[in-house]
Amino acid sequence: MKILVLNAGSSSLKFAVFDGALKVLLKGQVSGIGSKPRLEVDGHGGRDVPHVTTPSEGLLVAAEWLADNGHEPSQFTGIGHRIVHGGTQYVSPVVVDDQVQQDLDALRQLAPLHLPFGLGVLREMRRVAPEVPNIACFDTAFHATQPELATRLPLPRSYFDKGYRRYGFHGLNYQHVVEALPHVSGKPLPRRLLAAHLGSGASMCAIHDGKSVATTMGFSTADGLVMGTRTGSIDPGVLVALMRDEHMDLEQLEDILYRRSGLLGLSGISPDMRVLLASDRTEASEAVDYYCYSAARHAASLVPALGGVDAMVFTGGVGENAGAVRARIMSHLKWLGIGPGNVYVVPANEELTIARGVKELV
Ligand SMILES: Nc1ncnc2c1ncn2[C@@H]1O[C@H](COP(=O)(O)OP(=O)(O)O)[C@@H](O)[C@H]1O
Ligand SMILES: CC(=O)OP(=O)(O)O
Ligand SMILES: [Mg+2]
Repeated sequence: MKILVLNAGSSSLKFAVFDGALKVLLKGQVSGIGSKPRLEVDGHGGRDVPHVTTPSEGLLVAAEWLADNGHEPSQFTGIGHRIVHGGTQYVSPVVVDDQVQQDLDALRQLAPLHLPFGLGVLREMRRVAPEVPNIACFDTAFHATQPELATRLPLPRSYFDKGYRRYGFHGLNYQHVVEALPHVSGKPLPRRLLAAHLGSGASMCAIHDGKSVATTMGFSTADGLVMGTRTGSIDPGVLVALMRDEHMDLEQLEDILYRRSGLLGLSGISPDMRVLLASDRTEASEAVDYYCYSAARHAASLVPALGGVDAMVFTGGVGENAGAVRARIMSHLKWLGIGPGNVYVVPANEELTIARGVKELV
């Protein structure tokens, strides 16, 4: 058995090959898409790929590398895909046929930075390897355990049935964190765990006995924490004012909320936490201050869902690598009384959760 996993993020296409025992045989990524695109494969170095401007183009580069290194698409037992949104219908991994692809295509607008690419990658792999099962694994699925109270939006009742509700994202990695943390800590999984996924996108999740009970991303991937280029939660009155007073149309609104705000907007310098931490400009440190302060406020918003917090775990590019950011967030949360021995780091690994989903279905 040989499984290919493709993870189309907002700024990267990550890929990995697993054997039947879920041992990783190779791992690589085309990252920095939109800024400085680079192909990197663990143990094989990297090279700039300046012509790549979308994750779909990243797939061509990745597929070429895989073919050159003896991994033709048709040889895989199954191909797993990260699909950010499964709507209300898809809450576990599914083998994709035309009907599934059509259902998922209808959700595109709910995750404009991700779904167009994730679904494009999926369609392309079904085209080049029609005989290989392609399996979609959903970021929303882990949050299907939330109590209904946590999924409501305070709109008129009829909107809930139309799908206007809180879903939650980054679930493929939260699932991995739940499985990996006991190995990292050497202790059983804490009953009341607050998990912070801080990457290009960012969210936090209240995890009770290994299950999601609340999370900061809701209906869309624009909710909750301040991110690289996304606002996170914002006063809805501001959106009304932007449309009325700044004459923004739908596209401009989507652009400012998803692509021009967050760390990039606050600093006017970069969405990349590495760049901001290394900069000596005031705008950079103000953006980092705001990021940490806002993350702590969102962490606190999840405490009622758990009735207290036993441990905290950080994951994602920022969460794993930026000790200064972790320390700043924790300093705003001292009053929670989480001892330093109960704050953990687990490297993100969406690919492993996806590979497990594929293995179960092929
Ligand atoms: N050493 C580091 N220090 C601070 N931030 C880092 C570091 N390494 C990566 N990052 C941040 O992680 C972000 C990417 O996170 P990642 O989880 O890989 O993103 P994605 O959501 O695309 O999967 C980058 O934008 C960068 O700001
Ligand atoms: C769901 C989401 O925001 O993903 P990412 O952090 O990869 O952009
Ligand atoms: Mg990610």
